[in-house]
Order: sequence, then structure tokens, then C-alpha cells
Amino acid sequence: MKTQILKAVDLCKSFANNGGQNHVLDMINLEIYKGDFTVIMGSSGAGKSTLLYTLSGMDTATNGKIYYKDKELNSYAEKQMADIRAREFGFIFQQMHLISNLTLLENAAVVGYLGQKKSTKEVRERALALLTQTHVEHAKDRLPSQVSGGEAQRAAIARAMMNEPEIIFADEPTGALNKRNTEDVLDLLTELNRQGQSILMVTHDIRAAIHADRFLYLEDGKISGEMEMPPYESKDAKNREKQVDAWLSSMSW
Ligand SMILES: Nc1ncnc2c1ncn2[C@@H]1O[C@H](COP(=O)(O)OP(=O)(O)OP(=O)(O)O)[C@@H](O)[C@H]1O
Repeated sequence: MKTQILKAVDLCKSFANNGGQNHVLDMINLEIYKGDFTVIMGSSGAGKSTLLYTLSGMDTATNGKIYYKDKELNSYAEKQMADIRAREFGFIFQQMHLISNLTLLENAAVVGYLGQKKSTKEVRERALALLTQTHVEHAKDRLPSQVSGGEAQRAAIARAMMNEPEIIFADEPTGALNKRNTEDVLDLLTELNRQGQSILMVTHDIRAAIHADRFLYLEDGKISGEMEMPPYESKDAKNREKQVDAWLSSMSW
């Protein structure tokens, strides 16, 4: 029996557009479960990023409700919501948004000071352990401008993991990476998921998507399809790609 972490009920999001309204999310109902590696797919402009940001409380819904561990996100005051985002959610973006004048170690550590009360020593030790886990400890003292895109993204993943988040939200985390770095970062996310990390990722890249075990398709502001697969095994990559491709075709991708 899966444990639900996030739930959206009749979720709507609109943006003002040339005097009208662009209804991007239209009565979305979905649940996200603990330990799953869930991916959101859909055509360009379908609202995937908007859904991710709304579910994670980075953006506010126009209508509807979002429950995080059974409590409505809207019921939190802004300060409490900021605490949840800092302590319980991890974020990974296409552009890594590392702080340019801090080393990778300092970048990973910095969110640790926003989290549970930890001493400076404990924060630095955890940051180093995470950089080791994400295979980028060799570059810990370098600035973001002195490392590759893949190394910067692995440091960004370490930063996202800093406060032991309940869930990681990833928006096209491999969108700016070359093929080899893409595989490294996806293997890392898969490894973290194997260790129990819940991940919700937006991507339009099938090769990235095959690392997930649950697939949601967003179309016309609604979740129009859903599929589950067994956990990713690299030896099955080609076969998974075919299955995801067939599913996407059935979704008029
Ligand atoms: N802050 C905003 N203000 C106005 N419109 C917005 C805003 N953010 C997104 N939109 C619009 O909402 C729609 C969905 O955008 P979103 O970025 O969520 O789509 P997406 O599926 O992630 O697209 P892509 O795959 O191309 O990144 C688009 O029409 C976009 O122009």
C-alpha cells in the first residue's frame, strides 16, 4: 500500500493573458506517492512546469486544493510555507542556479543553515558527504564557473538533498546537459530513488523519462493518462524506451 505525499484536488492555475485568462491547469486531480519516481510529460506549453511549481508551493493555485501529507498547503502562513519549501522539499532546475561566488561545497551547505538546527560543522560534514555521494567531491573547492555542467548539476542535487527532503521536484534537470552528463545525472537520481527518495520530475526527454516508475501525461490542462513500470534497470533501457514511446504515441504526443 503506497503512502500518499501530495494530492491535488480540482487544481486550477490561470495566467492573465492579453486582457483574458490562459487556463493552464484545469481541475487537475492527482496523487504523488512516497518512494515513487514520478515523471510528468506532455507537449511543450502543456503546463508541466506550472504544475510542478504549483504542487511544490513555489507558485499559488488559482483554485483547488493541494494537500501535503494530508494537510492543505494553503492553510500554512507564508513563513511556514517557506520553511516547508526549505526543509522538506528539494528543488533541481534545468539551470542549476548555484551561487557563482561560492564553491560547490558552500553551495551545497548553504541550504543546510535554513534547515533543522545543525552546527556549522555538521552542515559542512553533511555537504561533503553528499558531494561524495553525488560523485563530485573532487571539485568541492571549485566555483560553479570552474566545473562542467554535469558536475554543477550533481552539486545542485547534493544541495537539494541537504535537508533530507521528503520529495525532490526536478524541472528538466538534464535539459542543459550533454549526453554523457545526462546519463550520469539520471543514474544518480535513480540511485537516490532506490535509497527511498521520492522524486517528481518534469521532462520532455524520453531517455530521461524511462528512469521513472510512474508516468503522468498532461494535456489540455488535465492529466489525460497514467502508466506505471517496474523500477528502472539499465539493461532494460531500450525496451523501456519503446514502451514509453508507444505510451506517448497513444497519448497523441
Ligand atoms: N508566469 C507566467 N505568466 C504568464 N503565462 C505563463 C507563466 N508561466 C507559464 N505561462 C504560460 O503557461 C503555459 C504553460 O507553461 P509551462 O512552462 O508550464 O509549460 P511546459 O509544459 O512546462 O512547457 P515546456 O515543455 O515548453 O517547458 C504556457 O502557455 C506559458 O506561456
